[in-house]
Amino acid sequence: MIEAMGLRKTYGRKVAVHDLSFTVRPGIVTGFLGPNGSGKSTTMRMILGLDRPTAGSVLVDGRPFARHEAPLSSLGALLDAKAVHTGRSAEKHLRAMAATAGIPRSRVAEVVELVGLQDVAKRRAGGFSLGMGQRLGIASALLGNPSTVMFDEPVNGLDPDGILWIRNLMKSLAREGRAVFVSSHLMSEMALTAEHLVVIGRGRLIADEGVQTFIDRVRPRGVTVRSPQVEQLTELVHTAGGTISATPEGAFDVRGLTAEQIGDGALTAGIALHELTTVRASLEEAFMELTADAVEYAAHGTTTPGSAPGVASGPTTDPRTLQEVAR
Ligand SMILES: Nc1ncnc2c1ncn2[C@@H]1O[C@H](COP(=O)(O)OP(=O)(O)OP(=O)(O)O)[C@@H](O)[C@H]1O
Repeated sequence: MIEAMGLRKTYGRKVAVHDLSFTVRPGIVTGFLGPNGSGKSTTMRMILGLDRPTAGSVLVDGRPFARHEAPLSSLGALLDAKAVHTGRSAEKHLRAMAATAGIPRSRVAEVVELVGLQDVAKRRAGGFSLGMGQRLGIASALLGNPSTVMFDEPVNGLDPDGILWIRNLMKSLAREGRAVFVSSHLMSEMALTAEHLVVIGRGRLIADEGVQTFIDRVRPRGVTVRSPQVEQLTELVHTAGGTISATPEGAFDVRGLTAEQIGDGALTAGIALHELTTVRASLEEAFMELTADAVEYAAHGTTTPGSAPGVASGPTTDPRTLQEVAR
C-alpha cells in the first residue's frame, strides 16, 4: 500500500508536483496517468526515496520506503527496464541482488519461471531484447515477494504478446492481494488493466477514482439508434433539438439527447426501436478531455469556479420532454 500525503517537489522555480495526496490500495491495479511532463516519474521517484519531497511525505506499508528493514519485500519497482545493462547472465544478476538483500537463492528460480525467462536465464542480460529486459526488470522487482509493485511504463516498446503478458501479470499480482501501481501512456491498455486511476496534470491531482467513474465524468458520445421508421425518428429528434446522422452500419447516431429521452419519445410517438445504446467515451477520450487544461480542473470532490468544460451532467437538450414533443 502506498499513501502519498501532500507530496510536493520543486526543481528551482519549477513546481513538478503540487501537494499530491492519493492512496494505492492492495488487491487492485491502480493506473497512474498524466500527460507528458505531468510529474509521474518524479512522484514514483519520491515513493522510492530516490527524490526527496520538498514538502509532504509518502509511506509504503505505513513507513517511508527507506526505513523498511527488508525494502524489496515491501515494494518492488521497475522504473527503467533499459537500465539493466549487465554483462552478467540474468540468473547471476538476480542471484547477486538476492544475496545483497538476504533473499534465499531458491526465490531466483521462482521469479525466473514466473516471468518466463527459464530458457535464456544463463544468457548475458546485456544482449536481451527490450521484451526480455522488461521481463528481467519485473523479475528483479518481484524478487523480494513484495506486497506492493510499481511499474513505470512497463509496456513501452513491447509487441502485442508482451503487452498481453504484462496485463495478465499485473492482474494476477493484484488478485494475490498486492497493491499494483502502474503508469502508462497507452489508454486502451490501461482501460483493460486498471480498476482504479490516479490522474495528474501539471503535477496536480485530477482524479483518484474508479475507471468507470472517471469515464462517466465526460459526456457520453451519443446514442446509437436503430429503427425501421426513419422519417418519424428523424422528425422526433429534430423537434427535440437533437441531431441525427446515419452510420455506415445502418444505424443512426443521435446527439444532444439521452437514450431515456429518445426511448420515452419513441414510445409515445409509436416508433419501433430495434436498438438504443448510449455510446460512452473511451478512457482515452475522457483522459484527453479532462486533462486538456489541467490547471482548470480540480481533484474530484473539490470545485473550480464555474463548471469545468467537458465535465458531464448529461446532454443539453430542449427543456421539453420527448413525450411532449411526440404528442
Ligand atoms: N531533475 C529535474 N530537474 C528539473 N526539472 C525536472 C527534473 N525532473 C523532472 N523535471 C520537470 O518536472 C516535470 C515533471 O517531470 P516528470 O518526468 O516527473 O513527468 P512525467 O509525468 O514522468 O513525464 P513523462 O510522461 O514525459 O515521462 C517536468 O516539467 C520536468 O521537466
